[in-house]
Amino acid sequence: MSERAARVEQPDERGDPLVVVDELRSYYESERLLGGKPVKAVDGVSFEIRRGETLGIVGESGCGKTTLGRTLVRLEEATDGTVRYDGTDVTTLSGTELKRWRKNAQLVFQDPTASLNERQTVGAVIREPLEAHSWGDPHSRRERVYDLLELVGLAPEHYYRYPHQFSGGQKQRIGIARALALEPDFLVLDEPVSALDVSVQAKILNLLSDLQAELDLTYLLIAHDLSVVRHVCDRVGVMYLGKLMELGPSEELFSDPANPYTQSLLSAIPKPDPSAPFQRLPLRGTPPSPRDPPSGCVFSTRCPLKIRPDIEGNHDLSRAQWEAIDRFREVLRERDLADVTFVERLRERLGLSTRFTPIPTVAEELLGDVSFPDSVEAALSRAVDRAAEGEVSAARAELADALGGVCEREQPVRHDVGEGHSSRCHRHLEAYADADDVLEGEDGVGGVLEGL
Ligand SMILES: Nc1ncnc2c1ncn2[C@@H]1O[C@H](COP(=O)(O)OP(=O)(O)OP(=O)(O)O)[C@@H](O)[C@H]1O
Repeated sequence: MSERAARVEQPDERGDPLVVVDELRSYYESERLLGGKPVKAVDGVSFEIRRGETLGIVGESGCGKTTLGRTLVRLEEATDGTVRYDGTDVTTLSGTELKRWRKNAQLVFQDPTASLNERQTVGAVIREPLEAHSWGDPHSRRERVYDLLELVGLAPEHYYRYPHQFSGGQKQRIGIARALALEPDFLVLDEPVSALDVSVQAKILNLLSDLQAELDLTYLLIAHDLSVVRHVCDRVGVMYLGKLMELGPSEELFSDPANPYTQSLLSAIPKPDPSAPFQRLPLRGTPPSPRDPPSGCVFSTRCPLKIRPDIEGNHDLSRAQWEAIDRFREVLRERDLADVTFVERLRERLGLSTRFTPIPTVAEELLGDVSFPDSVEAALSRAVDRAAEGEVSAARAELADALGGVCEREQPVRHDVGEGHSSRCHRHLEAYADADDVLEGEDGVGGVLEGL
């Protein structure tokens, strides 16, 4: 949480990497009932955190922020990839080595009330990690707890009180004291202020900033409140569906976001910076399931700047027409994932009522008022027919073949878009620099494309 101005002027004084994350994956296995597909909570994420810096991680609910933080401190097991801490890959540590390493990396939880044992005194709560690691003798542990209470702005008499006697902000101070007990170098702060009143949030953020300077701490700060991240973090990573879409210096990322997802996320802030050079982009709908992420770019199903395929008829389509098609494809996607029983499929085939709106009705509502070039119309009606027969996956494949472009086919690689600033988007490729023809001039989107 150092001063940004100072950082920009003296880039060489930034610390060496303390945590280096390479192609990290963290999946949750599913029950067979749910199709057996794992939830890809973190899916190939790479970045580093320098000593003494605060790296922010933002993204919508469910994008994998908490899983990433928990995997970094080994509260979740990595499925693949490495997390190097001071040069050691900690994903493979076990036994005493793991226990010894755990002291270095701690987590501060979002909800201080839920994370504190109400039956223990504050002293016992903070002492717990010291006891678990056989730190010192009982006397020195007690002394250490008194020191920690003072460090986080609490008083010695709080030692024998119970968590319920404290306000939310004080409880978070207790949580921070506990996290600091074993003198870690690295803290994952998982939404540390989002459960607190706004007036208390600044105090806790100031405390964390002071502690960072005093104890030379390195932070990963997970937050959904973008203004917190902007003011507190040195660099920011933007996550979407388990992937890091953009990573860059805070101020640059907020004032000049390179990735359409970041732009959409910032556009969704009620009061965006009016002087921001980028255009507002709509952030429609909700993210798809991480159990079945889209092929190609994970943001492709919602991206307002999706590159359209260069095939006959497509160039005549307006943005509104593409949006109608996208909405219809989204319904097919959801229907494909829904738990449709055999009986429901049969009823659907026979034209009987089910708990789902029949696909032809959906198609009529979403596409009926829109006219399309012949080739597009033909692809759509083939897909409607197949979906109406219960072959939703085949209908989806049909439309992907006919109307999907590079964003649906290929995962974008990481592009450097500035110093220490990277973004994953096909739009950064020369080959797609002119791919804006279907969008240009509508809703100011052409202006955004120029900035990419
Ligand atoms: N223990 C678990 N078992 C199965 N799936 C899980 C588990 N924990 C999280 N998930 C799923 O993993 C995905 C990522 O969740 P995660 O909590 O990491 O996201 P998040 O960005 O922190 O969300 P939020 O801001 O809502 O906390 C979500 O789809 C979530 O439902």
